[in-house]
Amino acid sequence: MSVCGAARCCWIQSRSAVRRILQQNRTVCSHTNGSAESIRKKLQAFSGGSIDLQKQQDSGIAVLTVNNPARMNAFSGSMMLELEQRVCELETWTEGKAVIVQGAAGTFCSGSDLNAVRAIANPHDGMKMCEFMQNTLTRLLRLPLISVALVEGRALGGGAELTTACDFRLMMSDGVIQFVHKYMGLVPGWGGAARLVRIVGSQTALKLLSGAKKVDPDFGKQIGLVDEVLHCSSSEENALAHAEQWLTQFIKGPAPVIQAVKKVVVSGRELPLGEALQTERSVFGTRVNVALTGPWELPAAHTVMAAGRRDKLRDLPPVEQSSSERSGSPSPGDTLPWNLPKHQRVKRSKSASGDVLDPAERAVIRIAGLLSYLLIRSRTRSFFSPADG
Ligand SMILES: CC[C@H](C(=O)O)C(=O)SCCNC(=O)CCNC(=O)[C@H](O)C(C)(C)COP(=O)(O)OP(=O)(O)OC[C@H]1O[C@@H](n2cnc3c(N)ncnc32)[C@H](O)[C@@H]1OP(=O)(O)O
Repeated sequence: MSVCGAARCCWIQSRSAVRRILQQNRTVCSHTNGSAESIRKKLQAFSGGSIDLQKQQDSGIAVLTVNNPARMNAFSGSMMLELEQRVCELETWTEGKAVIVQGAAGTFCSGSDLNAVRAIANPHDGMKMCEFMQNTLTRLLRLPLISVALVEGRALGGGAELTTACDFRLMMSDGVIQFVHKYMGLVPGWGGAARLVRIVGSQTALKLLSGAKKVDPDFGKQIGLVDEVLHCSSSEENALAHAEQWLTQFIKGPAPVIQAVKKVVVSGRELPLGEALQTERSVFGTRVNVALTGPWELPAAHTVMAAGRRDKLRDLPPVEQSSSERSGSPSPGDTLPWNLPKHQRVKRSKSASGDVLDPAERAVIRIAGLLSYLLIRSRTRSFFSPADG
């Protein structure tokens, strides 16, 4: 097979893989093939630190913390495996609405643990480690949750790539995102380049990668890499509280609705239009029965209006139902359209072409005729009557 034929073949395979993953309700939480198992064993050998997950059932917000402060929250091998397990847990969190990714001890993440990188010095294992992290970060980005990277302190190398695997980036005033890979003669390997291009565009991405430019809050807002700058004291609780506060504007309502919204956005972002529309229809189909029966999460104004309308209806004297309303058929002679049952309304609209006038229309014409007769008669009399005086 020619090179381009092979490339085309693997492009088709990767597209169908994307389609399969997006259309699956659940993602397989652990790879089963041999090569994935072998890289797992290698990663497990580099232990240290942890990936902590707290799920708040009441708010639907989870907090995922990269926790290795002795190494500026660098990812050891075991932390890469833990990240995969945490993402897997979040993929099946039915009450979930959002996830905030943060670093411990006032800094975000300084990428791969350089000791591990040096130890995995051969290209094959390096590529397998990258493939493992690419898969995990792709699943993080595809979670049916609104994801936010809370960048406090430094997000360097793989840490910068981790921020691009979230829907939004909130930065504290001391935050810095920097793709430092170039200094090590490397390029991003965890999918950060591909995602960065989609966030800021190819030209800005090229500048950030080739120049290893430091992205501070103002520059980040300017290029669209930072969605919000949080001005608060840098205590961890405070930063987290601000991030949760920022999220509330997007996560009001039942978790299934928020998850459905994220699903259709992910398919719109990743699938060809035809398939994205098909995903949208099928997700809509899962929601339509709820939409008809509620409960709805109406914004306050609507709720007040709806409540007000309910109160007004409740305060009205009970409406005497006519026999026709009780029986559902109009009373004799009652031809006002809003009182007619649907089948009669439809029939009536066929006669609206003027072939047949129904009693209501005949009554209106009679009254109009009488009025115009009376008007003409009064004008005629005054015209022929002798002038006053
Ligand atoms: C695809 C991902 C990509 C890859 O795998 O190819 C990578 O992510 S490669 C890693 C890219 N990251 C870096 O190059 C950052 C390296 N670290 C630093 O530049 C500095 O440590 C910094 C700026 C994060 C903090 O500097 P500061 O002076 O404030 O503190 P120290 O440098 O003294 O660091 C404290 C302590 O942490 C250890 N450390 C920091 N970063 C790493 C790391 N990435 N891997 C392992 N260890 C790290 C540092 O060695 C110090 O430990 P100590 O025992 O006190 O020497």
